[in-house]
Amino acid sequence: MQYFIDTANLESIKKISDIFPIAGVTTNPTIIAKEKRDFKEIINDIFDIVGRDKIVHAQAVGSTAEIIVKEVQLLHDTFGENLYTKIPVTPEGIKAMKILAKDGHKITATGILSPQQIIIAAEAGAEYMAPYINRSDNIGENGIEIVKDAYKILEMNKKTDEEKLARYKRIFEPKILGASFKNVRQVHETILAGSKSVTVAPDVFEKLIYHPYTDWSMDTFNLDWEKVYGDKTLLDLL
Ligand SMILES: O=C(CO)[C@@H](O)[C@H](O)[C@H](O)[C@H](O)COP(=O)(O)O
Repeated sequence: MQYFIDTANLESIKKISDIFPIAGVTTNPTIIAKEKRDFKEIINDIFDIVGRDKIVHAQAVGSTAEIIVKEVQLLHDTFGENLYTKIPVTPEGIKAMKILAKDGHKITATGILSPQQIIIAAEAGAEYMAPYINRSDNIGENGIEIVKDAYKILEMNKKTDEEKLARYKRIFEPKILGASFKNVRQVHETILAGSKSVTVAPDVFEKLIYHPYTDWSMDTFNLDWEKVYGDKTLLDLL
């Protein structure tokens, strides 16, 4: 399972990555713009915090395939192998994905709100496809159903390693990266539907392990222990 942090805020990234086992960080133009700092510095700072072995996602902002392709090449040259470029599932975006996948670039398809967008992006060579679960739920659709339907189709169309190498110049499994969550239930159901990767904003991230009875249990253990052993820890007793 891969958990990404959906923010470019360095304090939040430090806090979450210090506690949780994370696979990396995802950003989008809105998330980056919130920081009001130099783009290159933001991405480098994020890598410095999480480590260059983790994955960082940054989104292409060009509106034509030609510009997107150049942006991706520059991002790759500037930040290296573990920078995945997010490309929207617009006609120009899909066109760019096809060109880039042939050169082995690492792509995450974004702006996804339907199963067909996932399938088309996977065929075009994206490794991760990021459906927006809460944005879908918000307009009365069903984000989880997008994930379920897409996985069914991806499963039926699995490619052999030879086919992948011929088409994308690299071997990878297409992965659904659940995104846009507003609560733990949405994250959990997305994972149950088959997603092996999710990206979660810091406020929801902290709630993934929160339970009032866990806190109550720890308080009770501590009180009972203190009555007999005071503030001693096992370091004092062993
Ligand atoms: O798509 C990715 C990661 O690939 C995310 O960064 C994605 O853009 C964000 O989760 C969403 O845009 C955030 O959505 P929302 O919380 O504003 O509804």
